[in-house]
Amino acid sequence: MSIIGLVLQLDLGNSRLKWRLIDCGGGTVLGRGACAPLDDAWLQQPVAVAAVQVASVASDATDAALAARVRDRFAVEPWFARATPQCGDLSNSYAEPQRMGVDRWLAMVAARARCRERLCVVDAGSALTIDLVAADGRHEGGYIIPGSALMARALQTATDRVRFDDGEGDSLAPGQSTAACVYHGIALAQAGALQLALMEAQRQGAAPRVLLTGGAARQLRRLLGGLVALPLELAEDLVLDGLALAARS
Ligand SMILES: Nc1ncnc2c1ncn2[C@@H]1O[C@H](COP(=O)(O)OP(=O)(O)O)[C@@H](O)[C@H]1O
Ligand SMILES: CC(C)(COP(=O)(O)O)[C@@H](O)C(=O)NCCC(=O)O
Ligand SMILES: [K+]
Repeated sequence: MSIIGLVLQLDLGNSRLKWRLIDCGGGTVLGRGACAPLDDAWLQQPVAVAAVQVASVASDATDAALAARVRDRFAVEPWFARATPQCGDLSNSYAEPQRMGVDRWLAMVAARARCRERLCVVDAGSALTIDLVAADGRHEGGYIIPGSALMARALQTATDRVRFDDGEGDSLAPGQSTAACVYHGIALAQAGALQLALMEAQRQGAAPRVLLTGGAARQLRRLLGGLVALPLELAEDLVLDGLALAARS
């Protein structure tokens, strides 16, 4: 017997597609997974899906292909969330709000729903994004920084002699080999960027509550352990939580 009324949520980033199956109320998570952006794993749902909600930062062509697969498999029209000028009392600072990555916007929507203090929303994925939301819901602004894998790729492709195998970037100590110099340097850049963003935020106003999401969130939190006075809270489902909220509003 198939269960009716389930919602399949997709978060299509530049590195991975994360999916989650929830009930219509949004309170219960019935399944989840992650795969490469163009993989089909998310299509193999053992139950009937009544609606598909998508947060995608991919190209229009990729979105169109994904929509076609949704129609084929589930016989429903997917709903693509977009960054908007306003969601509840959260207001977008962009002159052209639709240009903001919807993942950033939805993470802020979910963070705002959790807490009404000043917020710093960090998404450590392909890119490291850092966004500040004032206590009144105004997006103060943000930062887009290449993530660890992108930084490593930039060094590989733009230099002749910085050559290294895949390595761990879990240390801020100075490196003593090319690989260690690169990975520790990247760790320093990622952790340092967040640390400085938090210092700048505190120069401008009250200490924000910091929420971390994205595939590299745990690693970033570990790197910064003890180096920032503010608690760094993991909030792994922020984008998908925001997607459910935006779909309802
Ligand atoms: N176990 C892990 N430890 C550290 N970093 C990870 C881990 N798994 C994934 N990542 C990092 O997270 C990134 C993917 O995170 P994700 O939030 O899915 O990105 P995107 O939304 O851009 O697709 C990868 O590029 C990698 O840098
Ligand atoms: C900054 C991003 C690439 C982050 O994407 P991700 O790391 O989640 O794959 C994405 O939010 C995006 O494509 N933004 C559009 C530009 C903007 O937000 O202003
Ligand atoms: K990101």
